[in-house]
Amino acid sequence: MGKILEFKDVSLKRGEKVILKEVNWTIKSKENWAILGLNGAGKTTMLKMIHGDLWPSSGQLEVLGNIFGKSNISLLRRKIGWVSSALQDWLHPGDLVEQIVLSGKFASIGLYENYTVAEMQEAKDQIARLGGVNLIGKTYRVLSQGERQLVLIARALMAKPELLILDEPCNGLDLFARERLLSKIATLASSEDSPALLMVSHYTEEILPCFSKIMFLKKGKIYAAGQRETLLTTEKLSDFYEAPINILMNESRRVVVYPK
Ligand SMILES: Nc1ncnc2c1ncn2[C@@H]1O[C@H](COP(=O)(O)OP(=O)(O)OP(=O)(O)O)[C@@H](O)[C@H]1O
Repeated sequence: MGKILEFKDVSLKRGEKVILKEVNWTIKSKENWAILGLNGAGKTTMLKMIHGDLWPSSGQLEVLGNIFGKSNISLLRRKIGWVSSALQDWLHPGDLVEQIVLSGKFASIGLYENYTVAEMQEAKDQIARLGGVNLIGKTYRVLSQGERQLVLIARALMAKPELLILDEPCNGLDLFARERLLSKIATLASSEDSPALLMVSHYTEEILPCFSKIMFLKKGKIYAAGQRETLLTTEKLSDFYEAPINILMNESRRVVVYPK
């Protein structure tokens, strides 16, 4: 089985501060991972490294066959989709949904490239495939937070990425919008041509079974990494958080109760 990325003894320092410490981690093809970690654990730093925005101070990082320092980072970035609410600040709120989705094909903000009728149709098909056909023709400005996240996912998929990073995709969503978005993510994950998914979340209930692998990141170090079923337990999470939590579970979901 091929691999999507591999961290080998990767550390990142800023002055005296060690932000990531000797990280060893591999994502294999067809694996979907979720990362859990408290504020300041180093999650965003890891994502930025994967995207080539930050380089290791030591160790080696390979992403989609590219070893950092030895390959063209801008070509690599085109193979990585990135969905985060921070991206929303960069978009032009007056653009139409389909224009924003299409801009993902050109890795641009705003639609300045010449495009064909077929490419515009592809953008509309992409948002429709995610269940957002009703959004076509609307301006981004009027969309709800959940609809915006869906548009960002469709935009990222236009570049046919091999890896899709979902950075706290459910931020700011109400209960039902969150469920709708999660079910779209699960449908994407089950499709044949899905990219590998890497999601950061603060809430275990958002880690659906399609995220069969989980990493716990704590103070810049990997505390545990492995199967979802093994790690999302009361015992493992109490150790990780150093707090008396309890996990409620049904067939597919795990919810933390604190204090228990
Ligand atoms: N350029 C920098 N210089 C010094 N410290 C930094 C720098 N960038 C990040 N840090 C520190 O590294 C730690 C990890 O930050 P990071 O943003 O990766 O955490 P996070 O897990 O994404 O947190 P959150 O859940 O709050 O988004 C934090 O303590 C942060 O203050």
